[in-house]
Amino acid sequence: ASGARGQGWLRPAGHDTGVMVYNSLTRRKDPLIVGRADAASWYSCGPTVYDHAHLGHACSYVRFDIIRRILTRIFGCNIIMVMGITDVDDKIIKRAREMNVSPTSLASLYEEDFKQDMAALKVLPPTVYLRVTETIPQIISFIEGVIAKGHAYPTAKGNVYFDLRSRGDKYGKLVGVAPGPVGEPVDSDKRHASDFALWKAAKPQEMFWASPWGNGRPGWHIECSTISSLVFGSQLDIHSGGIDLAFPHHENEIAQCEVFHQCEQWGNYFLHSGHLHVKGKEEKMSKSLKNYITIKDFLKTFSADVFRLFCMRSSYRSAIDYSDGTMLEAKHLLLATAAFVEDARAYMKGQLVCGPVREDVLWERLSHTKGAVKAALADDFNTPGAVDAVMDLIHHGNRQLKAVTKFVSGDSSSATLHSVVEELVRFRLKVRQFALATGEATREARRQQLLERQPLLEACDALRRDLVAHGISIKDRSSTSTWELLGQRAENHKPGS
Ligand SMILES: Nc1ncnc2c1ncn2[C@@H]1O[C@H](COP(=O)(O)OP(=O)(O)OP(=O)(O)O)[C@@H](O)[C@H]1O
Ligand SMILES: [Zn+2]
Repeated sequence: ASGARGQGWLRPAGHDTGVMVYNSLTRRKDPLIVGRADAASWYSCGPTVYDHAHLGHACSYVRFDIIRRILTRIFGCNIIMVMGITDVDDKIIKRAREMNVSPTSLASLYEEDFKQDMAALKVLPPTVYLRVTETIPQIISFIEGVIAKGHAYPTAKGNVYFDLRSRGDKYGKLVGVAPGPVGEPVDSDKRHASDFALWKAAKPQEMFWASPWGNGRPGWHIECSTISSLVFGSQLDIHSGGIDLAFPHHENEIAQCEVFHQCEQWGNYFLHSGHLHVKGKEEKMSKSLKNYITIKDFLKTFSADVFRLFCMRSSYRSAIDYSDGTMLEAKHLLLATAAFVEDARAYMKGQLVCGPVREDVLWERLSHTKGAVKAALADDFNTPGAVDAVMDLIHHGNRQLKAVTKFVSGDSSSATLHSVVEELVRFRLKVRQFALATGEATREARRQQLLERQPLLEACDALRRDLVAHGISIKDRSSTSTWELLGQRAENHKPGS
């Protein structure tokens, strides 16, 4: 079949974000233009909640969370994100039966579980979550609309199907091919083998809702079309999901929405994330293949930040391999970044002794890095490019800071010594505050207390004097104490000396 892929994509009117984005509708990078910068619309297909989420799901949602944050923070685009939750579906019904619980309680259990996992991975929640079971009346009227426009038909058995042939060569915007017949049971009541269900008549013992076509439940694709249209109407800036959703799911969503809204182009940009594979395997990580690692198990060993950096080190579109090795690499990069930040802080506070620092060179590098990061991200959210630019900056920073990298006294590791001094100053502060506390009611009682605690104050002063000999200067301020290294300070802060 011919298909409509990439034909006549309509460049949207609105705000140009300055980002070039790979659009599955055109199979090329298009300028990302959203309806309005203060409320760009983004629909994300949510999970089918019948089991714990695994790292494959994590990968897709984290990558899109990173893109959402980039658009918001770097390109000043405020995003309204809607996510549909599939809480009624064959898999849910099957699993609920196996576990001998109601499909509703199973779904709400795993929905909560999904939300907790996302929070643990620092994925921002969508602006709006909508469950299929909360939108049944709207789904029914959406289906009525599609029937009224002549693109769907109810059957005697109480099913409703989308009439694919009525769409002609407009079907296939994403994949470019109209689907061949899929292995259908012989008793199918479809007119054409590739027609897909909008409404499924209830089977015995299944949950159902009353509808003009009898008792039943919605098909899968219609839920996303309805939920998106419910919030955003007939226009959508961005639609996202894993690459496995492009066909048939997104293709069918497009067909439904464009006939319902009678429009040429409902969604302007379709973004698809690549799959997470288990290293060396062809298949994606998947529940049905039982080759998955749950998010909870993963987080027992590694942090959310490690996973997020792991995700950033590849383009969101590419397939990635999971392995402990690649996770450890991400972990080490994260540690190297933290160590640099720590050293840079110590340097600024005058607690790090190093050779002369060419601050002018670092400023120059910093501004270069900012430009490089933004340019990389504007190119289809090239996060590995942005990470490289930042690591490059850190490399140069380290070369300067690590020149001597020693605290004034001794050979101990600078970080440890720094922490020890910090602890000591903190302890001294507590003692001093106790000595100076004036909780007593009468003047005389306060005087008496100060007198009793006088030796503690003297000990604090003695410690301060003694530490000067070790090159550490403590300053007592009204409610706190600070410290710095003597001698090296002036030299440290002299730029370019
Ligand atoms: N291995 C994977 N890598 C990347 N994304 C994935 C992976 N598995 C699922 N996804 C994505 O996660 C999102 C939620 O998918 P959904 O709840 O439909 O999972 P699923 O297809 O039932 O999972 P499974 O394949 O494990 O049964 C979708 O966008 C899907 O594309
Ligand atoms: Zn969807």
